[in-house]
Amino acid sequence: MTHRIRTTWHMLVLAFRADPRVATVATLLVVLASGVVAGTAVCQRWLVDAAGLGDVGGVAAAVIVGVLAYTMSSALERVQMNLRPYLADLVSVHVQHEVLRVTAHIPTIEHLERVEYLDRLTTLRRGTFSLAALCWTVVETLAAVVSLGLSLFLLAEIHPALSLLALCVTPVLVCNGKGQRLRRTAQDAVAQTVRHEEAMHALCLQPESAKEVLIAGNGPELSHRAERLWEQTTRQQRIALLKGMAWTALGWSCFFAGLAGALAIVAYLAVADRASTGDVVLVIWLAERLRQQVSGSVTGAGAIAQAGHIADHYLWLRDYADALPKGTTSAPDSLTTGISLRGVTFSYSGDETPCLMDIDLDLPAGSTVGLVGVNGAGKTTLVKLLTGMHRPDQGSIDIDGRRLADIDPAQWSARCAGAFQDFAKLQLRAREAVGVGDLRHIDDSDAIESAVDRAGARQTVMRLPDGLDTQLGTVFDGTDLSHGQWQKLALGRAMMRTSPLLLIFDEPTAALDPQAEHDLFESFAHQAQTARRRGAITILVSHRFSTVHMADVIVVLSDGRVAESGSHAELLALGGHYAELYNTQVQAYR
Ligand SMILES: Nc1ncnc2c1ncn2[C@@H]1O[C@H](COP(=O)(O)OP(=O)(O)OP(=O)(O)O)[C@@H](O)[C@H]1O
Repeated sequence: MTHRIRTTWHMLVLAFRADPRVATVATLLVVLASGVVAGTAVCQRWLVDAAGLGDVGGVAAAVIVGVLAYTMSSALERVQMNLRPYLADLVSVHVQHEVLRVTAHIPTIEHLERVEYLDRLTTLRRGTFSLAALCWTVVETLAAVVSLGLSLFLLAEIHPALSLLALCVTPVLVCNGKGQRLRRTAQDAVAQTVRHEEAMHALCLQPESAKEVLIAGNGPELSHRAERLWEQTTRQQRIALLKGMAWTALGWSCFFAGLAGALAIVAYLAVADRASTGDVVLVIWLAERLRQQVSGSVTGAGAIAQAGHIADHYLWLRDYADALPKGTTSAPDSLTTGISLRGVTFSYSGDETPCLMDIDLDLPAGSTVGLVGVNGAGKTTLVKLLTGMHRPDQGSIDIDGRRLADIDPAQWSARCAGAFQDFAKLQLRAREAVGVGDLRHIDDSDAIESAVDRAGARQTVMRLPDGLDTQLGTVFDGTDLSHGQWQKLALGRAMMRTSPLLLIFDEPTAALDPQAEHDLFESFAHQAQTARRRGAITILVSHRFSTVHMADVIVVLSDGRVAESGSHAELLALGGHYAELYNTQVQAYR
């Protein structure tokens, strides 16, 4: 409960931060509106009773005050209806920024590969608006409850038995709560199906996958599958909705029975001359208002519970980010001994078999390390562990004698740079697509130009209509590039950091032509020489032995274990796994 109060408070703070004036006005209006309903009801009784007594002054005063109260109530309702979505929109944008910021600051990527996290993120993304509206829902619900209390007080004044109507509100709340819970459970249950359905749609709509989809002619099948998933989602939600509606109807039936009883009581009192005509009018008018007030309170309570549910996911995300070890040791500025791994074992979440087992490795400072192995051997996973994106389940990784687990993750990732096989195609201006590799130098043209040169991307940039100022990608009406050209810019991004201690190239040349690959490796070799002085380690992951053979140390991974390691000559002489792979490739090129 306290965490929901914390979230409600946080949303209120966000609303006041987003637009303090409008937030203040909205709060005042809600408070005012809560008293206006009772005021209007009292005026009606006053009017009827004054008319009955022939009190002209009383009638005139009741009409004036009543009209004012009614006009005020309608006006407040209108203003609130406009202000609330406006504020909720503002807060919603703030919440989305927060979610992005928190997600972007998590230094590991484990959460992005976990179903539980992705499901929570889907539910959170779909429910941001109700979360943003939470504080107003709370304030308005409180106002509706106060208003309801005033109405019940007026009824009790006529006869104490009428206050029993308050009891009839309970079944509405209980049944509505039950209905809401059913809907929320269904919402969580479909989160994964929703993601699945979105992924199917994306396959048909995104240019990267559209080619394959088109040529295989599987678009209609994918769309059919997406439809089936959508039907599955809506069916589950529809069933929950219908069950929820049945519960709600049951609750309201109890309330209406109570309301009918109240009207019967006041009619009996009027006949027995124990209630005035004004009292009868007041009860009739309040009967309708009570329905609205109860409905307002119940809807509000439901919205609060719904937003509270979304808030649970939101707080989970924040707590998850906070709970990650921050690291108390600073990252070194240079390496003198290197990186060593001892007994490193790692499995992906949910996998029973470890993907890396008992890895003992020494990567000497200033060396170039080649990482080879068949598909699925664990090369990329090892890279993820070295860069701190994942943490080993067992064993340790030491960076120049400092435990990687103790090093501030942000500092270590600032000492790493890399280009990966699944590189991002950033549809920005070319200078930004390269410059974001080191945000400190994103406006530094010299740094960007130099990175472009070192990545062998000069020709690519020269062909762009506005050079580095060209907008890339078709999404924003820019220039599209070939896959290899995109990869060259991704390499440029990796080159933005000029003094990394760990430089990763995970199959960086897969999309490049032979000349580009040759030029690039000459450039890598030159940079590795320069980097050697500060002990930087360059890791080349590749299936092309023409690339790897120049590395100082070659590590061969097989089934998640280190099968062999040594120089090219040593491994060939060993006649083992590496020699076999190398000879097979050499023969294939003959
Ligand atoms: N995010 C993930 N979640 C679960 N399992 C994964 C994940 N990423 C990789 N794996 C599994 O871990 C094993 C090693 O994958 P990894 O990507 O490290 O291999 P690799 O040697 O880099 O392969 P390739 O040469 O094909 O790039 C594979 O069996 C793969 O299925």
